[in-house]
Amino acid sequence: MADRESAEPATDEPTTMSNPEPTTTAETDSDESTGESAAAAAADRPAIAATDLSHAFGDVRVLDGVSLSVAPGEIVALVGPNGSGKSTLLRFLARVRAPDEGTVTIGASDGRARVGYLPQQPGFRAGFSATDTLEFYAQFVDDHVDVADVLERVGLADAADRRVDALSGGMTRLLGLGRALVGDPAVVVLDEPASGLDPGMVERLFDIVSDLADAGVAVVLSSHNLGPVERTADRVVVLDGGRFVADGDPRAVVESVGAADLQTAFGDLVATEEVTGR
Ligand SMILES: Nc1ncnc2c1ncn2[C@@H]1O[C@H](COP(=O)(O)OP(=O)(O)OP(=O)(O)O)[C@@H](O)[C@H]1O
Repeated sequence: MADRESAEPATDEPTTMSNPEPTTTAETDSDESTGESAAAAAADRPAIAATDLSHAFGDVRVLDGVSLSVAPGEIVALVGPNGSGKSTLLRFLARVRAPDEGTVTIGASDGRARVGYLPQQPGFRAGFSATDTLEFYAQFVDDHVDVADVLERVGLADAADRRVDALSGGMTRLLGLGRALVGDPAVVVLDEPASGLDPGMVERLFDIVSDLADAGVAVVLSSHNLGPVERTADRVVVLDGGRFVADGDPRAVVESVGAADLQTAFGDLVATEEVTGR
């Protein structure tokens, strides 16, 4: 790579960030406890917990006191109509932006307090290759990063030397996913990771998500691909009107409204049929 300094990304949205706050839950739970009970408390601790988040953009109230706790190895899919606040909530979880009210605590039991974030529109500095780009981000984590392995995991091994401005829209998203995985984060927050991917890559994307969860990573993603969501997610959270209108195992959510599948249940659960104009 010619100049790492100038390879700074066009986007202002970071992908991984250390937890700037102490994991207060752990400190409280382990107070005067034995090593065994401290370990048990750590095992029960969520990888990420958002409590009573509320937010408004001017007069538009987007979130109204929502709370979400995600365990290590759990896949939570956030679904909702366009404009319902999914991206806003995910930005708060990734802590690239703070809500008006509420808290987000990140605290993996093994101390890997890092969040990987794929924004809805990942941006990269033109002129650099996919490998150069991930090597740039790899500088910011302590551990060695095998960039070739990351590219392989996200299906971009053959595009390793291609300039980022020559990648297709779907490939750019996959590179954004790769960027989110740099540094082995404990939590990954993925905003519409399947958007723009062909059907084969959608399946691959959800396989990657399953593999991450199997490795103990907590995954929170938004998606309009309700088929793969229903097959892959441990929990589906439906956001509408600033609140969660459903939260549970995909089958339970579907059965709660007597629907045949998540796609049909979605139509029954959300009040809005057009882009939210709140
Ligand atoms: N920076 C901002 N300034 C003002 N309004 C905003 C801003 N970001 C989002 N909004 C508004 O907040 C609401 C929620 O937007 P958000 O992008 O979170 O929705 P979403 O559920 O992710 O939508 P989509 O499915 O279309 O991506 C929308 O009404 C949007 O116009």
